[in-house]
Amino acid sequence: MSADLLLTLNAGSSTVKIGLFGIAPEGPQRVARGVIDFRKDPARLRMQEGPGLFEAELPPEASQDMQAALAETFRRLAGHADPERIAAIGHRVVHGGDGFAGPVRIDDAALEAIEELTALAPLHQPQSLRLIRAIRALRPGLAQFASFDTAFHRTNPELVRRFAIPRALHAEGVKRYGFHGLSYKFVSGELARRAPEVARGRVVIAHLGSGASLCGLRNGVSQDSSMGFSTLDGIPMATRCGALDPGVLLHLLGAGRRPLGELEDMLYHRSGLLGVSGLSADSRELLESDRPEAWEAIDLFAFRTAGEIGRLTITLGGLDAVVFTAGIGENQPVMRQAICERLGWLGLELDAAANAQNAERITTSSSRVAAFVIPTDEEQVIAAETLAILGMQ
Ligand SMILES: Nc1ncnc2c1ncn2[C@@H]1O[C@H](COP(=O)(O)OP(=O)(O)O)[C@@H](O)[C@H]1O
Ligand SMILES: CC(=O)OP(=O)(O)O
Ligand SMILES: [Mg+2]
Repeated sequence: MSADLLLTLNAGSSTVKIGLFGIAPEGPQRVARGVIDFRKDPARLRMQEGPGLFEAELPPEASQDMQAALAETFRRLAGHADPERIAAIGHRVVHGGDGFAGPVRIDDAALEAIEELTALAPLHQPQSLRLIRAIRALRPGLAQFASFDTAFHRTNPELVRRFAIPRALHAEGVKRYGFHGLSYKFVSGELARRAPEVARGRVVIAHLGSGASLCGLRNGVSQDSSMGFSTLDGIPMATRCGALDPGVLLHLLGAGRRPLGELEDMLYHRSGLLGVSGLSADSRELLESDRPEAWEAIDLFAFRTAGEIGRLTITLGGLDAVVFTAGIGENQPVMRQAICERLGWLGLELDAAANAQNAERITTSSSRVAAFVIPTDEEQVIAAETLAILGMQ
């Protein structure tokens, strides 16, 4: 039987998104998508293949044991596609540091280098490492590849990458990296296909999901991003704080007020929309709420996002278009409106009806700055990068 399929694994902090692609001369063709959700106990597997859908509770040990979760996933997939047909696995790895400028085949040296970056992405990197090791154990012969979130931002100028701290730290790697690069690569590619003249200009892409960041691009090339050294930086997120005065950390750590672990948990898991609202990390629930705290969280998210668009406009020397993507960016007209209303002075004029319908273009024809809604697909980029290394595309 020929190996004509490719599996992609996109490890988030609490879910693993699965993509199954056919290998075709014109590029990867998606045949199924799924998610392993570790927020549920026991963890759940959901797969969608065309119109068909199956949802399964994973065995209790899968919540703690990635190998058990993947073994069950492969077993369930077998009903749809013989696992022997899988030619390779492509992973999203959030942090590639300065070492990884593009996708790589994962050998022992690459695995070690990915592991060394764990401290820089404590929420994401360990999950990717668990996946890679579980597959090595389950299917030792299967080729594995890594696509990095940071690689897309390697084009950022040195000035953008530097913090105003002693230069020896910069040399040690304490610098701004930027994340969500696979999403930005996909969305900027789509913009170039749909509106090529706009894509050649100064564009801000707002990736607003559970994790959220923005990227400023000139002619499709990343110039700056709201996330810097870690995935905590930039705008507030579902449960992460976004940029914070470092004096707050000194205050909380000082005099042994808060242990480091508690602080880390607060900044990664108990802040952002959840922290400000005290109600939920899910923007849908907040937008349905009549509690003032819910709207305070929404207003703060919109205010900080618009502020970041302002900062990126300075980096880019002007602004031609804003593109909204990911869960909130693609599906929430109210949030987009709250952000866009703050951008009127830049010449952005929202088309309310188009915005309400999540249309592709949501600004009026006379708007000086255009705004678009373009769904992202990180797995498609992982699949394409994997095929490119395999020399199959
Ligand atoms: N279909 C939808 N309609 C409205 N809001 C959505 C929808 N899908 C996701 N969201 C919102 O997007 C956020 C999660 O973004 P998503 O990109 O799905 O997250 P993740 O980073 O986990 O992939 C949540 O705040 C959620 O409320
Ligand atoms: C980089 C990052 O924050 O990723 P995610 O949105 O998957 O949490
Ligand atoms: Mg995400």
